Amino acid sequence: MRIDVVTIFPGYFDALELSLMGKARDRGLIDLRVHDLRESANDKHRTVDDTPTGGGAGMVMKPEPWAQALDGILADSVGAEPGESDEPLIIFPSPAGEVFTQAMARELASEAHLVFGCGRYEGIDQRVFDEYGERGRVRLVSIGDYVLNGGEVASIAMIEAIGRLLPGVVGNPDSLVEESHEDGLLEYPSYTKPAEWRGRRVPDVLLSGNHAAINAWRHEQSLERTRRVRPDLLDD
Ligand SMILES: N#Cc1c(-c2ccc3ccn(Cc4ccc(CN5CCOCC5)cc4)c3c2)n[nH]c1N
Repeated sequence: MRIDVVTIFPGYFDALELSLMGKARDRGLIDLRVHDLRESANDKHRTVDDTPTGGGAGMVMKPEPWAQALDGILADSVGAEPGESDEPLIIFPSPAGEVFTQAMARELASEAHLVFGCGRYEGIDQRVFDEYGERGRVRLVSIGDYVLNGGEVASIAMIEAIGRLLPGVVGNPDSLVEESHEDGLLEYPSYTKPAEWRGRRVPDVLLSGNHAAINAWRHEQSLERTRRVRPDLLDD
């Protein structure tokens, strides 16, 4: 999978050189390209923002630098014919976006090319979303009902959630199945050695070697934890 990121803070994405994401890049499973939006701003001061038309607090990101950056990426995308299924999907993190879920991560993991447009300030001029929404595929996505300062942290979260689902990225693909949200439930509690620690014993069933009983206990634990912490996940 090719992933392009456009941001005024490229340094945020150094985090994706670490751990599993870094190994996936080294092995060619993920081709991550980070673009500094300011390099697409042609004035002397590399201006990417301006005051909001109609008034209001803060600044809004200008459309021209975004168009130059996105046009460059789309032109460079293999087989990027507008509307074709392999045309890149452009994701703009946004407080006003559809909420990112594990189901969306699975859906996006099948894409050949994703582009993340990281806004800052009060956001990006609406005409960027309109322009690229008419020319191709655009989704505004939020990682949750809280306010961040920009799209970088959200993009890193989504890239990790999507990247770890790609074949070969996670060592044991079985571990992807028994995770929270993968089957609609929260994951069961996990234990390791020692069998007793500060007087706290691992549940006896986990030491029994009876795998049917262990699986049943784990499923019941998932249900109980989901009922207690996230009853909304059990709504039909
Ligand atoms: N994904 C995700 C996000 C983001 C996110 C994503 C992208 C950008 C780009 C700029 N920002 C800052 C910003 C914050 C708040 C607002 C709303 N305004 C409404 C009018 O009153 C002022 C405030 C706008 C822009 C971003 C935040 N926040 N939370 C998520 N889950």
